[in-house]
Amino acid sequence: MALRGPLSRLLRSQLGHTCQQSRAQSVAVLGAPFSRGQKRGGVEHGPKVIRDAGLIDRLSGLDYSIHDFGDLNFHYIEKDEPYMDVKFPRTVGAANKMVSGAVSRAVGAGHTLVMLGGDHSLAIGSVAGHAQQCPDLCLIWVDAHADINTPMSSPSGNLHGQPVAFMLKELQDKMPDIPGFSWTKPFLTSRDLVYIGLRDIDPGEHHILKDLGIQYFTMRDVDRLGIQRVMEVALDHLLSRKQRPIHLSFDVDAFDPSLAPATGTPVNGGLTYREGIYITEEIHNTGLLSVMDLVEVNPTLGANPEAVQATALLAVDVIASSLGQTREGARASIDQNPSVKDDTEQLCL
Ligand SMILES: NC(=[NH2+])NCCC[C@H](N)C(=O)O
Ligand SMILES: [Mn+2]
Ligand SMILES: [Mn+2]
Repeated sequence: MALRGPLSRLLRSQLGHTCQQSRAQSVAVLGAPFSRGQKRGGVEHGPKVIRDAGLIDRLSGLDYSIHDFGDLNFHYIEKDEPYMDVKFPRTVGAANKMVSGAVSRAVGAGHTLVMLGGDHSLAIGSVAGHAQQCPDLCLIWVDAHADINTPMSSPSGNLHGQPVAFMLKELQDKMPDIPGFSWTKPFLTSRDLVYIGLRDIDPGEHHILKDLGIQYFTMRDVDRLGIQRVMEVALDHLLSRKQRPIHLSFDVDAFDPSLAPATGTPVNGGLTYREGIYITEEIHNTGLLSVMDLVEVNPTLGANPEAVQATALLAVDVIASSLGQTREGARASIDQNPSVKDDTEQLCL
């Protein structure tokens, strides 16, 4: 079992690895208002509703200096014909290139980064940019979906169902040269990835998961093992050989639709509030969270304003918990040396 918790954080903070060194004190927030990875409009308003639900205030209540980098400004390419069945390839490719650069610079500057989506295709850029700075990162994908379709296996042609396929070295020969993506090459192996919350896996995805021996926990596994055991096995799988930076890619549709109704591809039987928060608490407790994505909040899909507000507040809770908000009230801060600045800065990435 890997050494985790305050002691390991204390040890690591003395080791001074560049990728982890100054992370604890400084959190950057980056909005990515983008929706072309799928066909439903509205998910580009995710960053605004998550901010409006009080994100920055909540994070300022933790002991970090918060740097709000504002929202990226994406360009929608006019003539962007499908490639095979892949929709908006050049637009999604260009957006992700921009995300990748911004994430890489923020991590390089020493921030822990929170990327607000937008649809889940944005993880291509977010994880790629993170990997540029931290090539040994591992990825925890919390989602109802595996998002590992290739253009050939995708039932929809939507790139938000395919981001993981762009990252895995083992899938390189299954990925055609999609226009818009020449800037990125696969950088992860199947051992660097764990899924939690799956319950809607396409046949081609199931084949890939089994074929590559990827560690995944479906909702049935969560029922069977309990979330505490799931997290123990998941973190052990990723961290027992060595401690390394964590990328958490959290799709709000991992939660049950009764809790997160304002999202594009809801699937019944999702995580409870407590399971979701337990996942993020355990990730925080590793002291290794380096970048997180919170994606697929779509305010135009809530049945009423309350449904949208509930989804956005849940997103804020997940982010705050990933960054150390506890259910005990006080925050354990054994390894932190907070230079508490309550400033919210607009920095240009
Ligand atoms: N990020 C998401 N919500 N992805 C949903 C993907 C749904 C389906 N598996 C597809 O590939 O089209
Ligand atoms: Mn999903
Ligand atoms: Mn997803």
